[in-house]
Amino acid sequence: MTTVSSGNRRVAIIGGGIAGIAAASALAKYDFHVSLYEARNQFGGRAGSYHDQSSGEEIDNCQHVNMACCTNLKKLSSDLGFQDCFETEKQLHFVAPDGAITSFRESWLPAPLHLTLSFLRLPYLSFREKRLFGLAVKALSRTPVENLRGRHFADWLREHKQTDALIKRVWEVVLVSALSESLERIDAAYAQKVFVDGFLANREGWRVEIPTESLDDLYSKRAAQALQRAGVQVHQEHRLRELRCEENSVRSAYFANEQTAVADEYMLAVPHHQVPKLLPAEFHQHATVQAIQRIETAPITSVHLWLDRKITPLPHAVLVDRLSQWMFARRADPQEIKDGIFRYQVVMSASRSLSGLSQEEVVERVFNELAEIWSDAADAKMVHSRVITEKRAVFSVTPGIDELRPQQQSFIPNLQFAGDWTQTGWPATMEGAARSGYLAAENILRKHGIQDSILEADLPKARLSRWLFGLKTVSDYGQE
Ligand SMILES: Cc1cc2nc3c(=O)[nH]c(=O)nc-3n(C[C@H](O)[C@H](O)[C@H](O)COP(=O)(O)OP(=O)(O)OC[C@H]3O[C@@H](n4cnc5c(N)ncnc54)[C@H](O)[C@@H]3O)c2cc1C
Repeated sequence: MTTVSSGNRRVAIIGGGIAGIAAASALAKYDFHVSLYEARNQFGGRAGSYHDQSSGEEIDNCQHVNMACCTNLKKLSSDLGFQDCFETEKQLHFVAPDGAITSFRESWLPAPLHLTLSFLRLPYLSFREKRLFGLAVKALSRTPVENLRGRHFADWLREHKQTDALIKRVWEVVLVSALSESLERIDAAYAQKVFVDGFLANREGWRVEIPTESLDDLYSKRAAQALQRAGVQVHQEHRLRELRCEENSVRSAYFANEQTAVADEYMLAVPHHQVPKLLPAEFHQHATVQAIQRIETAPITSVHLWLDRKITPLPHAVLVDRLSQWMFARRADPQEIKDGIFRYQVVMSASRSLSGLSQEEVVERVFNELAEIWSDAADAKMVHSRVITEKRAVFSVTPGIDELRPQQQSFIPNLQFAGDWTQTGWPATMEGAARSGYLAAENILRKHGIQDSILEADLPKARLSRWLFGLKTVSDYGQE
């Protein structure tokens, strides 16, 4: 690691989500004077928890999971000291439309064939459909990304003769939860990314990692402690009102509590829809700001259920061709053992179809689906329920999205943008957020003559995957 000389190295990062935390953690290693300002009284942003008054419990706004291909999120967890707070699921349990459960796991075959045997065993697809799917995956991964960017993925699927059953039971199941968007609205380049990075490039990429502690414990409490230990000044309840600029340079950050921060470098790590109002009016017509305003969003709904019995021994289930997409059993904790209440969470991404329903109706529909699958659920008494819909959960990976996402280096020389919505090549994920923070931090290092790379490399691409699917060893973002 290179040490920078003193002077000109005060950095003010605004927004304490994963992007801001990643940037702060990276820069603190280089002796920058880093201050992190967060509007709320907790860090973590969208990866956060709520206090549920009825149960008196902290519950995550939504179960957050990541795949093992998320190398930068892993690096961040390790830097913050909680890399051990995740369980890796080496098999996924799929519930077919008729309720039959199939476990999906790796075989001894090398990538990209490691999941083929499990796929061939799926009972709810015909052999012809499995073949059609295999051909489509091959075509998708071999198509140069430039030929996919800007295309509607639903059109691509129809061109590649995918049946309604395949679309509903495979493509939707994987992509709607990975990209949090409906197939009709997905840019084909992002569908390719999910399949290549998650399922084809490396045999570990697809493994799902689930936190064993609440999001608040990880990305707020533990993150704040680790950053403070590293010398970062952390400030909660500091809502930025505006950045004040002179001569095309940010001079100060002015907060709603009337405090002002002065730094040499500034980073806006807030959600994209907050950005325009925090910039001086003179920049509102700038092409980048106009583009940011055209980025669309998608909702995610999670239904939290407190039941009087265990409904399944499975820790999670992927529900195929139903309203409910994923079911997670909350990890056993002392509280659960004491009160005999079992906690489940059902997640529905791109949940626009629920907008006309009351919370009671959403709970009823979800609960009925669980009861159709598990007889113990049908007999269970619901002690409590809570529905949380994040209306702007993620930015939508609509066709053409890459033209709207800005680089981390903004049009103001001493201002970086960070956040999952900036140019990272990744969809709206914690991994994308961590990458954006690291890329923004790298830009600041470069200005100080430090060429170190902060971004973690992708998982290596298996030899057979490169040969069969023409995968490059170097990604579009230049990493091995
Ligand atoms: C319901 C839901 C489920 C999800 N599930 C997953 C999942 O399973 N896996 C996955 O990888 N990703 C998931 N995501 C996406 C993931 O949470 C986000 O991509 C990631 O957390 C974004 O981090 P960020 O730092 O870019 O932005 P944010 O988390 O939005 O952080 C921005 C921060 O800026 C703060 N802020 C805003 N305005 C100001 C201001 N004026 N002054 C100071 N601070 C301000 C906010 O309070 C916030 O803390 C999910 C998101 C949601 C909402």
